Amino acid sequence: MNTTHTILITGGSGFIASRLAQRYQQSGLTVLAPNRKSLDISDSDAIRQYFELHQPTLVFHLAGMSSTEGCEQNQLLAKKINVDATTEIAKACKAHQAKMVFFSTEQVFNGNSEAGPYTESSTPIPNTYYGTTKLMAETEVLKHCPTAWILRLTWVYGLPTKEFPKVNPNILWDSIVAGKEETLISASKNEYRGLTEVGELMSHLDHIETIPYGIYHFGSENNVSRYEITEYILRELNFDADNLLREKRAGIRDLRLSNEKIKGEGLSFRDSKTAISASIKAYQQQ
Ligand SMILES: NC(=O)C1=CN([C@@H]2O[C@H](COP(=O)(O)OP(=O)(O)OC[C@H]3O[C@@H](n4cnc5c(N)ncnc54)[C@H](OP(=O)(O)O)[C@@H]3O)[C@@H](O)[C@H]2O)C=CC1
Ligand SMILES: Cc1cn([C@H]2C[C@H](O)[C@@H](COP(=O)(O)OP(=O)(O)O[C@H]3O[C@@H](C)C(=O)[C@@H](O)[C@H]3O)O2)c(=O)[nH]c1=O
Repeated sequence: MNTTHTILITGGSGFIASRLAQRYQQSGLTVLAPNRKSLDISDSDAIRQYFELHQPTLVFHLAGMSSTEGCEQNQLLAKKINVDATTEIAKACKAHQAKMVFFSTEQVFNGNSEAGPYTESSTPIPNTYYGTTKLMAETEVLKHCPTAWILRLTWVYGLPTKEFPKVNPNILWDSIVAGKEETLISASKNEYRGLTEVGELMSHLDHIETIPYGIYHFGSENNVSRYEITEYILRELNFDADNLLREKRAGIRDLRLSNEKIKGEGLSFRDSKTAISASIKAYQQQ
């Protein structure tokens, strides 16, 4: 990472943003990571003033409404936060010659009927409002900011640490909790998507400036179902998978992303099982 940057990370208290801010602060970089109170991105004047005052040179735009259900229930707000605010940030980046990293999602493919893994050339067909807003935002970023990377993430997870004891719900942590508490966990044999460990995501973000601007599928590949992954996690932890795991009947949901394009730029993600085993080991050793 170029040490002369003034880095802005929006949504500073978020799961990924708070970890990224700490990572860069510890590396001695100049980092601004305003939470919603310090920079409410639904206020376009506030965005413009923030850029005027702080002159960021590299912006990781992570703030957003990230709950699929929340977006479905409050579509006006979802559009305001995920699309309109992203558009303002893209315009501000252009006005201040800042580079922008925008975080999109594999859910832009939630309505595609053909099987994954999808490439960056596949036409996305979102069928959730969350996915729709993210795809609209991608278009706005491409339109307004020529110096932008659009990264489609896939199911990012992390485990609690001393510094970050709270994690968003995720398949690994949810399985650990279910195993410890001996509660049943259900998972579909028809759901396929990559799982990306947050530390690996961040270490790849360090190299973002080495790759050309554009859209990238930025996450782990995974060719086994959510059921198989859950079973794998429970067995890795020596929990009783036969009794704890139930099959959830659900239609096919294939959100797998191909990461060939990013691999071509020298950044490769571990497959999901390998990363999960490493996370479990690190968690047990802390
Ligand atoms: N985690 C994942 O698996 C994936 C994440 N992404 C995207 O990556 C980004 C970060 O995800 P993640 O860290 O998991 O999500 P989080 O929900 O943890 O973080 C999003 C942050 O955005 C903040 N925010 C919401 N509205 C506003 C606002 N009006 N002004 C300022 N901040 C606001 C939230 O603040 P508050 O805490 O106050 O609510 C929250 O801290 C999101 O854009 C998400 O869509 C994409 C694909 C996968
Ligand atoms: C939308 C949807 C959800 N579900 C189920 C799966 C899961 O148990 C639950 C919630 O799934 P979701 O995919 O909506 O949400 P979630 O599992 O929390 O994951 C998402 O996190 C955010 C931040 C992202 O950006 C996404 O990329 C995605 O990884 O609903 C389906 O079975 N089919 C569907 O079409």
